Amino acid sequence: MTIGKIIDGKAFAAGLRDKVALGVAAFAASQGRKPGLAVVLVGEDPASAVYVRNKGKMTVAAGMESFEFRRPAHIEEEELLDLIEELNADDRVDGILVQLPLPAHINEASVIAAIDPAKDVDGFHVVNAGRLATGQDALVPCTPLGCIMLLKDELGDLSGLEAVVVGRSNIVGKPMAQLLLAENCTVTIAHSRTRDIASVVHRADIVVAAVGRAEMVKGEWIKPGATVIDVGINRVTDTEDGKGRIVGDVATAEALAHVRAITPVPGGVGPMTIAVLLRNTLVAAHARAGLPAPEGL
Ligand SMILES: NC(=O)C1=CN([C@@H]2O[C@H](COP(=O)(O)OP(=O)(O)OC[C@H]3O[C@@H](n4cnc5c(N)ncnc54)[C@H](OP(=O)(O)O)[C@@H]3O)[C@@H](O)[C@H]2O)C=CC1
Ligand SMILES: Nc1nc(=O)c2c([nH]1)NC[C@@H]1CN(c3ccc(C(=O)N[C@@H](CCC(=O)O)C(=O)O)cc3)C=[N+]21
Repeated sequence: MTIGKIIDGKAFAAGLRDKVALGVAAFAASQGRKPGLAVVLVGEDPASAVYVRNKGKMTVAAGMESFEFRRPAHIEEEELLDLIEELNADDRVDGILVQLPLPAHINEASVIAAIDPAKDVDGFHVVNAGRLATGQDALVPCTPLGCIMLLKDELGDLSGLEAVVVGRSNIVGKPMAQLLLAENCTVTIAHSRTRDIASVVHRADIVVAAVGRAEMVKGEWIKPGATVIDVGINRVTDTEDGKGRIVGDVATAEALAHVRAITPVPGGVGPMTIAVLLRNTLVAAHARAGLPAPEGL
């Protein structure tokens, strides 16, 4: 029995961050200022706090300016919208990321709509979603773009391949499907109402799992030789030390006997998300400065 390849997202992300850092240095030399990324965190969710801290560290490591804004969970929507207005108007800020999810009393769609689309490095604004869907230049959501980079690195041209995306969220599943379509894949989106999901997944040359259910996609669902991208980040608490661990949406150990290649969790898509966030910030900085898009990113 052959065993599939484990795609090293962590290493790929480190290489991408190095390229971004070179672009950042060139931007700073020509513009006399560093690209800037503002991250807004509402509430005390410890997992989100860790992500925000990591993003800040990597932003600075890439040579960019990092601005962090922490606000209490009970902040009023108006106050959050005012902060975003300030960041929209601040010329040192090229990228704005509001960490999701937001507390229930705040309307996420209104908050995203308030971000200047030119600074929307998450690619969540309807203007960027619409541009992506219609084949125009857009800021593209970080996680899906990171997945495409890994797929093209592994498979080369994706034209004509059958792709199944499991999950249809606005932040992962839908933009993922748009990007695969733009790469000329034949795309199916599966979700919680999909009938016989195992056989739908079994058609795929490319499977992208973005569900949020630990190890839901089983090994036998995978067509022999398929490439599997596991976006899921699920905390499970089955370890003896009680600390728990993180698993993806795919039963990786089972799937390894079927796949050509698969991304691990952790060390797969997660690190790519942050590297692409830095890439998008550099891209946004170039566009705002009237410069052509940075090459090779
Ligand atoms: N690695 C990274 O950088 C990132 C990882 N993530 C992780 O990716 C996962 C997905 O995130 P996100 O898209 O935000 O999640 P959402 O909860 O917004 O969406 C989950 C999707 O999965 C579908 N779904 C739920 N249950 C099933 C099921 N039993 N069978 C088939 N489909 C199902 C839902 O379908 P329906 O629409 O019908 O309800 C929905 O479309 C999470 O684990 C999240 O933590 C997210 C962002 C970045
Ligand atoms: N506005 C917004 N944009 C986001 O992009 C966004 C968000 N909100 N809310 C939460 C999700 C989740 N997300 C991750 C980023 C990095 C890792 C990551 O670096 N993971 C590592 C480490 C995992 C660990 O050990 O915790 C890995 O998979 O190897 C994971 C998940 C971005 N998200």
